[in-house]
Formats: sequence, structure tokens, C-alpha cells
Amino acid sequence: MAEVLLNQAHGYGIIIGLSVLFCLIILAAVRVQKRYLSEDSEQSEMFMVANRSVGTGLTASAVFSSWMWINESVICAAYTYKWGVALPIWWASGLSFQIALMALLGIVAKLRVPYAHTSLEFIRMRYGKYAHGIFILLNLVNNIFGCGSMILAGAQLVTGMTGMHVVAACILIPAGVVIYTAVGGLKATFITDYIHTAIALILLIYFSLSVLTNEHIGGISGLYHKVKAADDYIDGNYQGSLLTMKSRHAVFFGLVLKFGNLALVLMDTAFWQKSFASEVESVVPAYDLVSVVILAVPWCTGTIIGLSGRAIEKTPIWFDYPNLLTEKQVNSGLVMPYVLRSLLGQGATTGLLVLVFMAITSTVSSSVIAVSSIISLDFYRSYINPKASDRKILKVSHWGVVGHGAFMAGFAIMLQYAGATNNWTTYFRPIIACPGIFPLMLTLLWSRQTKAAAILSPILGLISGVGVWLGLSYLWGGALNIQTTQIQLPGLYGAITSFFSPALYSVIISLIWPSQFDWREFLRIDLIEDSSSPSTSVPSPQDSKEDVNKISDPAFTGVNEKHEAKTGLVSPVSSISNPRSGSLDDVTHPFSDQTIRHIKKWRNYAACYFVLNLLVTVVLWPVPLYRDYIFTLSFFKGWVAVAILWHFAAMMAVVVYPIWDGRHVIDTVFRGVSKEWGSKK
Ligand SMILES: NC(N)=O
Repeated sequence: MAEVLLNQAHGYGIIIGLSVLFCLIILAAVRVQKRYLSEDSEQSEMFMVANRSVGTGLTASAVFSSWMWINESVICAAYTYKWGVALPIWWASGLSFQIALMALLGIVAKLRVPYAHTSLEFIRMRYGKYAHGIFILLNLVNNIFGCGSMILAGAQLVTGMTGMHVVAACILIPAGVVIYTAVGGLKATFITDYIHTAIALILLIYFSLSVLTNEHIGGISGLYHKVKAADDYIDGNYQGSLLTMKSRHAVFFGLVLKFGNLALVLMDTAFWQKSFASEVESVVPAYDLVSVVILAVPWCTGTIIGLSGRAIEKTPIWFDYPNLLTEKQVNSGLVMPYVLRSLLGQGATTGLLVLVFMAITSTVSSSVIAVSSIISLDFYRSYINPKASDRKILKVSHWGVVGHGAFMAGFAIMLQYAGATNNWTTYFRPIIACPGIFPLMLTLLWSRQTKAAAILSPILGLISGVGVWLGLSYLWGGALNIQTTQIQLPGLYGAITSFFSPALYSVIISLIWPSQFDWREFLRIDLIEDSSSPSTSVPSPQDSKEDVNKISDPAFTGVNEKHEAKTGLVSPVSSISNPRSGSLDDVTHPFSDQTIRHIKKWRNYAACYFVLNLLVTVVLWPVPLYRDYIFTLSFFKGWVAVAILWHFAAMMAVVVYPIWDGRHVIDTVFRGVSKEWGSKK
């Protein structure tokens, strides 16, 4: 590589400095939560599902943060450089409907498994330990490949930008996250996620607008004319243009991305956990809001930064002029760092390093907390020590966070030395991560899916998907190697087979040996109570909300009670503990009839919205534009202007709105702090 954009001191300084800063923020947040909000991360219910009391704004920001990987900004800009304006749209459409589907499944889970902690817990409840084992494996494979390839992509980016050794980057990036996640648990990561999202979105909008208005770009018109003047010919695009939606490679990439991303949401218990953690009336609005605003990130950043790379690469303003980017540099995501360094200087490139850190750490924190709850609940509490106290489970969770973080660093280093690129894992991952999706959804949605179907269909789906992928790679590539196994079409057909065939297998097997499940069985999953210590007894959802107001000072009461009186959404009963065995007639739902009616209403909204989202983002938006058409200047102007407005809407939704939504809690904290400080004086 010709020039290093920043030096190693920038790399080490930012990664270590920000890790320490976020550890301090988490320590402060844990103290504040415990002291003024009566939320104790030393209880499992709080550590894993934040007492199921997180509101719409904070849930939206946390889901957005976990879902906004460096892919959508830095890598999307690089792929837009490769294939033009079509790519960000296919990227955006490959990000949205999965979150809309999760909204639907999350609200169904609130109804059917109101006290679940992980998605695997209800697999075990319904199908027993063999199915549970298979789904633990599928979840871990999905999580390890998703998170590992993200750490590697981030580390390669940091190495490309600063010259830091890639192994040091693979270790340091997850190190700080592991420490603060182990200390704070899920609710604490909601808070760091919020800070990450706010900083990342502000930086992204600043980068886009500063690049667009830079004198060497010249606004939207300048960008359009310069891209045309660069006269790059893109193989597979209509007339080789960067300014057409008819791009074969972008479409195939977008389709593979859809399957890969579906697995990253549904087979990652973190997205389920965030829905378990949020209030009954918050799940659907929060997830659906995210599904709308997430479109902005690839659309705005990808289009402006990716095309700007093409616009200036052959001019003297280019940082590495007269060298053009190599394919390896593009695949490592270095388009955005080069564009920012060329047009905005070293300060902006340092800002990008901060953004990369923010985006990766929120992905990693969500991944480690998900795996730690699989280890502590799905493995330890299920098979090693069923009578484990709350404190013991928490301890195992903490070690799970640390162990998984260390493992992920090692896994990313292994991928680096095995020569696997982000490109290869993009095509490989959906094939191994998709087979469990349909059987998992049917566990919650179809009472007739049988135990044999749940166990066999993912295995058969995996075999079918891998068979199609390798068979077609051999047929069309002439051999089986790392090159032929990342050709687009075999990867796409393999992913389609892995995703859809388990649905077919499941239905066939279920109909051959039919049986029916009684949904009331799921109500036997209950809260983790600490019988060893009455003082740490876990509050019910109702208790937890009231606790926000009741603690320490009678003056604090009434904040959320007004809200509860308005919506009446919380069950009138306190923690119900249903018998683990015996007649199902003795089992009662923990929510009131009114709350259940409300959940059903949200479920219907979520189902309608999911269908609408799928129709708009996958069909009505991109498909009519797939034709012999090159964007005119006026169309391009409108296109980019809407993308920028959408980005501002995203900021309002996940940065400004959570503050408004959480104003009562913020007020409670401020009043607590000022009262305490006042009494000290
Ligand atoms: N958000 C993702 N998976 O790019």
C-alpha cells in the first residue's frame, strides 16, 4: 500500500482511549441505575432482559445500534464505488424487512412466552434437549461467523488506515467491550449503544454533507457530472454506467445479503432479548421505526461517499494520486477513508476511526451478551446446575462475556490467517446460518410443527444448501476452491435452498407424524427468582416500573403511574410462578386481559406492516427501476436530497426521540442527584 492515512498512535490512542472512556461511562451508568432507578445489574433479570421495562425510544436506539454495522456505512460506500447507485438501495432493502419481521415475532413472543430470556429457551421448552442442542449450535455458528467477520473487517480497516498490526486490532477492538458488557449487562449496553448511535449518526451526516459541499465535488450536480466524466465502465451494469439501477452484481449481492441478514437477526438471540427487554407497548413501534430509518444509512452514505470516490480518484486531490485503489483495498472498505482524507483531511479520517470503533463495539457487545446468556441459561442452568441461584447464573454470565470475547478475538485472527475475506464470508454465512430460521419461526407460530420436524428440518436444510452451493460452484467454476466458492450465483442458490427447504421439510415431516402443541406450556417459563436471597428478589414487570418511582423518596412517585393509568397495560398480578409440571388448567397467563387484547392489536399491526415493508422495500422500490435507464441530473438530485432528509429523520428517531421518551427517567435521576448533593452541602 502506498500511503498510510493515519499513524499507529492514532489507532492505539483511539481504540484504547475510547475503550477506557466507555468502561467509565458504564460504571457510572450502573451506579446511577442502581441508586436512583432501583435497577440492579447484579440480578439476572436485569442483566439479561433489563427487567422487561425498556421504553420505545431506548429500544429503538439499541436495536438501531446493534443493526448499524460498519457494513452499512464504510463497506457499503466501497461496494457503491464498485457497482454504482443500485448497490445502496439493494443494501437498504436487505436491512429493513428483517427488523419488521422481528417486531412481529417479538410481540407474538410477548403473548406466548412472556417470560422468555433467550429464543433457545422456548425451543427447549417445546422440543426438548436434542432440538435445543441443535439450535444452540446454529445460533453459535451464526453469531460466531457474523461477529467474527465483523471484527475482522473492522481490524483490516483499522490496519489499512493506521498501519496497526491486524492481530493487535483483532484483540483490542473487542477487549474494552467485553469489560464494560461484563460489568453492565443488557441495560447498560442500551445506554452505550445510545451514545454510539448518536455519535455515529452525527459523524455520518457530517461526512456526507462535508464531502458533498466540498469544492472538489461541487454539490449534487458536481458529483453527478464528475461521476459521468470519470467514464468508468462497470461490468454487468446497463451501458457500464455507475448511475443505473440495472446492475446485475448489485442485485445478486443484495439478494444474498437479504438471506444473510435474516439469519443475523432471527438466529441471533440478542434481537429476541431486546424485544423481551422492552415494554409490551414498545416492541412493535420501536422495531418498526428502526426498519424505516435504517434505510437512510446505506442510501445516503453509500451513494455520496462511494460515488465521490469515483469522482476524484483520477484527480490530483486524491490522497494517493496517481495510484488508483486496488481491488483488495476496495474490498477492505478503504474507499471512505481515502475520500475523507483527500477532501476533509486528517481530522475527518480520525473521526472515521471513532465511527468504526462505535459501530463495531455495539455489534460486539450485543453478540457477547447474547452468547453469555446462551451459556448461562441455555447451557449452565439447563444442564449443569438447574437449581443455580441468581448470583451464580450472573457469575456464569460474566465469565461467558469474557470467554466469548476472547474466543471471538481468536476466531477473527484465525479467519485472517486462513485467508477468508469479508466477501467470502458474505456468501458462505447465509448457507450455514439460514437452515434454522423457518423451524424457529414455526416453533412460535405453528402449533403443529413436531419435535421430529424441528430436529430434522434444519439438518436436512443445511445438507441441501451446502450441496447446492458446492455443486454449482464446481459446475460453474470448474473446481472447488476459495475462488469458485465465492461466485455470486452458487452462493445465492445455496442460500435460497438453506432458507426455504427447511420449511418444506418441516411441513412434510410434521404431517407424516402429526401432533399438536398446547401454547400454555410456554407459560411455564418464568422469571429467574433468587431463592437464596430474599433481598434480591426479582421484580415483576409491574414492580420494576413502579420501582422507578418508588425508591428512596416519596416525591418521586407518580411519574410512570400516570402513564400506566393511561394505558393500563401492566398485569395486575405480581410475579406469577406457574407450576413446571401438572395440569395445564392450573397455568395462568401473567398479563391482564386488557394487556393481552393490546398485544393482539399490536400483533395485527406488526403483521400488516411486515407485508407492506416487504412489498415496498423488496418489490415496489427497486424492481421498477431495474430497466434500461441512466439517472438524469434532475432525478439524481431528487434521489440524493431524499436520502439526506431520510438521514436527518433517522437522527430524530433514534437520537432525539429517546431523550424525549425517557424524560421522566432522566428527570428522576437528576432529582435524585441534586437532592443527594443538596443534602451533602
Ligand atoms: N447490519 C448488518 N448486518 O449489516
